[in-house]
Amino acid sequence: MTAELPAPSDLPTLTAFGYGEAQAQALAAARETFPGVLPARVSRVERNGYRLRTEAGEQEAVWPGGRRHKLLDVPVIGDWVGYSVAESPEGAQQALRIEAVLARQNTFIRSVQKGRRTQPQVLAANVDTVFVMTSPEEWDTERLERYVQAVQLSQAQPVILLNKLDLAQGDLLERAQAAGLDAPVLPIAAESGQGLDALRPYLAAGKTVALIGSSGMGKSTLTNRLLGEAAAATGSLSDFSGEGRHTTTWRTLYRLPVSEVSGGALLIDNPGLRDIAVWDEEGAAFWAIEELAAECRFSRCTHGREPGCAVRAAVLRGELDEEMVGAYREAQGDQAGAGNRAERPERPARRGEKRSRRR
Ligand SMILES: Nc1nc2c(ncn2[C@@H]2O[C@H](COP(=O)(O)OP(=O)(O)OP(=O)(O)O)[C@@H](O)[C@H]2O)c(=O)[nH]1
Ligand SMILES: [Zn+2]
Repeated sequence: MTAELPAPSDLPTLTAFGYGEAQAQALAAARETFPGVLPARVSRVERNGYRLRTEAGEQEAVWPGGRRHKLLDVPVIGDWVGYSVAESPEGAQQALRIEAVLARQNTFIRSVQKGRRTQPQVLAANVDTVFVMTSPEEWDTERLERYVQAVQLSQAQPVILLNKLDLAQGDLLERAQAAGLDAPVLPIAAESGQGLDALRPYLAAGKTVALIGSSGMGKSTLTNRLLGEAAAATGSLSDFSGEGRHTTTWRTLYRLPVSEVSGGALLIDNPGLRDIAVWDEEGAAFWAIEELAAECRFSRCTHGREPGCAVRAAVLRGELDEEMVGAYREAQGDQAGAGNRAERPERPARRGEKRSRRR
């Protein structure tokens, strides 16, 4: 590959991982700051690094971070990034270096409690559909409503999978369909494979899905089935980002090879994403702030008293909650300085420090 801006049609591998016009545009924008960076998708997040799906295959990469000024632009699973190839100190080996996170289509953010403070943490990005898994024993309309709302807030499409169809009793299926949830309800049995055809529209080539739901709903069973069936159909496990069999250790983006059910979709597996209870308004507001921050006059705007601050302007227009901005600035101040990983040890709280707003 050259440093010319590649067209999606010249990137068949990446296209299979969801690369399209939007990503090409985002890459062009990133190149204004980081000339010549190449596109890749984060397919694995590990403790000390990343794996990227590049046009040339899966490769390890590092993210130097540090000069970042945005709170949420740590690369996460599902992200598209612009990378460069750097010589390692020994000169021989080449290491990929993530230079920029390309503009995201959407983001899943949760608030994490750090000591007495709340901080947003991005869990995944660029997810088209979120399958919310439940089962007959666990059916809870109100809870599912909250899930649906949270997924919609993150600008992905929610689809409810009513798993363990074989255990459904009485008129549960009818009641579930009639519950008035703002999402399709698909009855399936992950164990036997019954009903999985209905997943097909969401599992088209290049589409990204994520599975959430509380423990025991059958997320692993479904994941294994999608991976396993695909493996049986193609006779090959080589296309997986992982070891073939599904084990939840890292945040991983699997490519589901073509099967009866999947047209070659991408499946994000992230243990942290499974517990939806943590997504909230605050996360969404933080995201909105970062989007707006791109329009601030100064790239390192702290959204305090700087002239030309798009975030303050939005507050004045009544479009953003002032308290949210306060909480954001507080969290940002917290992360400024050295280091870049989420695992960074927490700085002890200063005396008189205000707590983040919590509902
Ligand atoms: N009867 C029935 N049981 C199922 C079905 N699918 C999964 N199970 C069972 O449900 C249990 C939980 O399934 P898992 O796939 O481990 O659930 P999970 O959502 O991944 O759970 P965590 O890993 O704890 O988050 C297992 O004993 C499965 O065998 C189904 O279609 N019917
Ligand atoms: Zn600003």
